[in-house]
Amino acid sequence: MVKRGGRPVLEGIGFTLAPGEALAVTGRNGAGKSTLLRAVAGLVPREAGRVGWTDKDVPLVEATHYFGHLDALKPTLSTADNLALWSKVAGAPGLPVIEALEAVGLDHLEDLPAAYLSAGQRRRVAFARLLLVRRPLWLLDEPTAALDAAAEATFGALLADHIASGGLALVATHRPLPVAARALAIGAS
Ligand SMILES: Nc1ncnc2c1ncn2[C@@H]1O[C@H](COP(=O)(O)OP(=O)(O)OP(=O)(O)O)[C@@H](O)[C@H]1O
Repeated sequence: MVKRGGRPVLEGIGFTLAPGEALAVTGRNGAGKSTLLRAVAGLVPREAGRVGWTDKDVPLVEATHYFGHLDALKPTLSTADNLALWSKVAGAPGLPVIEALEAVGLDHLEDLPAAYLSAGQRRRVAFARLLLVRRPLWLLDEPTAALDAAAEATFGALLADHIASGGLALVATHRPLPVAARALAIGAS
């Protein structure tokens, strides 16, 4: 059980997620989708219940990549420098910065200060982060918000690759996912 502002938001929710699986978390505005992802990530405390993680080699916190609503970009740093900084802080090497930018179609903007990126471009940078730092469990909160059709297709390809390589994804979304996924509906409709 998880409370927000002293009020119970999540109660009686249970699910499992296996390697190579995606789970779409659906529900009305305010149902608690973001709260669920944040609770799994350890960003909000649980009053009761548990999050199990069976990989003995890598603890859950190090296995998790949380993709939230905020893009966490330093406005005066270039797109590439933002990613380089983040890569250094987060560890777990994945693709080099320029390759991650290429994968999301932003390599032509590597020198642009992040302050000038559009909303959709900022989301694409957030996708690039998923590739810079390889982690098996993706917690994605409304990943397709502000995306055009091309970016949505790029996201679909990234998610499909992640799942195909044994990754796991828990995705809060109001839209159908671009990969085969089980659904977890939360909150009263
Ligand atoms: N810090 C907070 N303090 C008090 N209430 C909060 C806080 N954060 C979230 N809530 C409340 O918790 C409930 C669940 O919010 P949450 O953001 O998890 O919903 P959601 O399903 O992701 O919604 P949406 O589809 O609108 O993004 C909402 O009623 C929200 O107002």
